[in-house]
Amino acid sequence: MTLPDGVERRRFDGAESLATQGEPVYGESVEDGWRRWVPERSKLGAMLELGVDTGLTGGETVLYLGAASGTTVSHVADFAGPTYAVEFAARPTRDLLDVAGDRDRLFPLLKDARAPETYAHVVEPVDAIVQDVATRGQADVALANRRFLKDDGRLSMAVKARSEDVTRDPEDVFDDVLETLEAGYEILERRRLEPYHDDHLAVIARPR
Ligand SMILES: C[S@@+](CC[C@H](N)C(=O)[O-])C[C@H]1O[C@@H](n2cnc3c(N)ncnc32)[C@H](O)[C@@H]1O
Repeated sequence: MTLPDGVERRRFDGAESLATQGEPVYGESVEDGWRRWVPERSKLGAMLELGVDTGLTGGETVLYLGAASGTTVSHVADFAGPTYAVEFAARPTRDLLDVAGDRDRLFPLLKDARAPETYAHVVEPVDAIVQDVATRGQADVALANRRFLKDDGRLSMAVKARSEDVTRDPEDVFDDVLETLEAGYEILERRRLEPYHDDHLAVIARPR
């Protein structure tokens, strides 16, 4: 698996870590303009750290669903092209606006990812959807936003088992989420995100 252009392994305090070039956002270490991408703080960072083939190459157009205050999407906007960041909670979106102030390719959208028609007039066709919404109905969110993904595009999705059902075995939850997702996507890879994130599954898929 090759890392996207603009993502490198650098040394921070004697240890190697992924990094991107940009203004710091969440107190991460910075060396020579490179910001440490902390995998414990970012599901996409954990995917890249674990060698998951996200299909991200650098410079692509991205739709990011569940941006929160911008921890992960700030790294994405450091190496990608135009990056649309959807978040429906007002408080983290305020922080996200500050993050976007330092990044001219990052476009925050205070929108509900379950209602893509509310931002369809803004978002152009994208090469990649990155999703981390940690809410019930994670597969439905990915299906609703498939309309934005180019035919050869990729979905990189983090599924949080406890957001679907706290009582069930996470593996059973993941099987159900993938079965729902298959209505619109072909699954290319599934991978648990331990040790960085417990009971989370990385899913890489392409549109059918
Ligand atoms: C786990 S956090 C995201 C963390 C972020 N991806 C990161 O790594 O920096 C999940 C976020 O998804 C947002 N979210 C959940 N459901 C959503 C929806 N339907 N539309 C938009 N955002 C949503 C939550 O408000 C929360 O900020």
